[in-house]
Amino acid sequence: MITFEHVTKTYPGQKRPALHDVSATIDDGEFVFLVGPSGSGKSTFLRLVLREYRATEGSVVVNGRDVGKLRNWRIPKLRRNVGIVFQDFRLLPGKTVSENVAFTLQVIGRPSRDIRTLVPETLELVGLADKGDRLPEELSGGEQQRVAIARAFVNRPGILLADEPTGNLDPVTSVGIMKVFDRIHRDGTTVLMATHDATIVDQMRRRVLELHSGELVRDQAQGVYGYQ
Ligand SMILES: Nc1ncnc2c1ncn2[C@@H]1O[C@H](COP(=O)(O)OP(=O)(O)OP(=O)(O)O)[C@@H](O)[C@H]1O
Repeated sequence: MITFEHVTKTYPGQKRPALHDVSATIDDGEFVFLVGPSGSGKSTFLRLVLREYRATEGSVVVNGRDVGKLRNWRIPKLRRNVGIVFQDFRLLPGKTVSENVAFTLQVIGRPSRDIRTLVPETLELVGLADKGDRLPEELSGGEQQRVAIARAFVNRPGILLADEPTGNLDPVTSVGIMKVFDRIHRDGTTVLMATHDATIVDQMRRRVLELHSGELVRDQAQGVYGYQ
């Protein structure tokens, strides 16, 4: 569960807050779109969940813990349970697809027998069972995004965040990527996705949180994109 209680975030040196008095609860297993114009605070919202930043006021509670109060040594444990996918994939260029996905598990010290089963299982889940030996540069944008999803999900986090995951992809490829997120969500994972992709939001009809200038202006079940 993710709970924002009266969260305000003002970046150092800025007068206007990036988020202002935002309160919302996202239950386990929900699929939520975060929409709003450029600069409205969507990425800031995601970064607060990951404790990349702390709220200036209010609290962000993730799985029962106030992440603003976490000691630094506990942050890796939080991030093990919160995967993230970005618009620009961010894969390691010199490593194969399998190595990119395995890397997440190696960093947290998972034994190699787990890695040997989890990596192919996860590549299969994202539709890349036969591409494990390729390098990222040998893949299409959509395939690279599937690798990034596999890397974020290989440790089976309870929460998967995505920051404009279809922003670099054409509409047909984007639909394929959304099917992967949908599959992961149907297996019980909470998905929170910031997006500018009106078509996808309107097609999927999930809960929509809309931000404008840092304020939460809409929280709609089975919502639509809803603004220009
Ligand atoms: N590290 C930072 N330092 C100072 N200001 C920042 C920082 N990061 C974001 N901001 C400001 O905070 C506000 C919200 O930015 P944020 O990136 O959260 O918006 P966004 O909705 O994700 O935008 P986009 O859709 O363009 O990605 C903007 O005014 C932005 O300029």
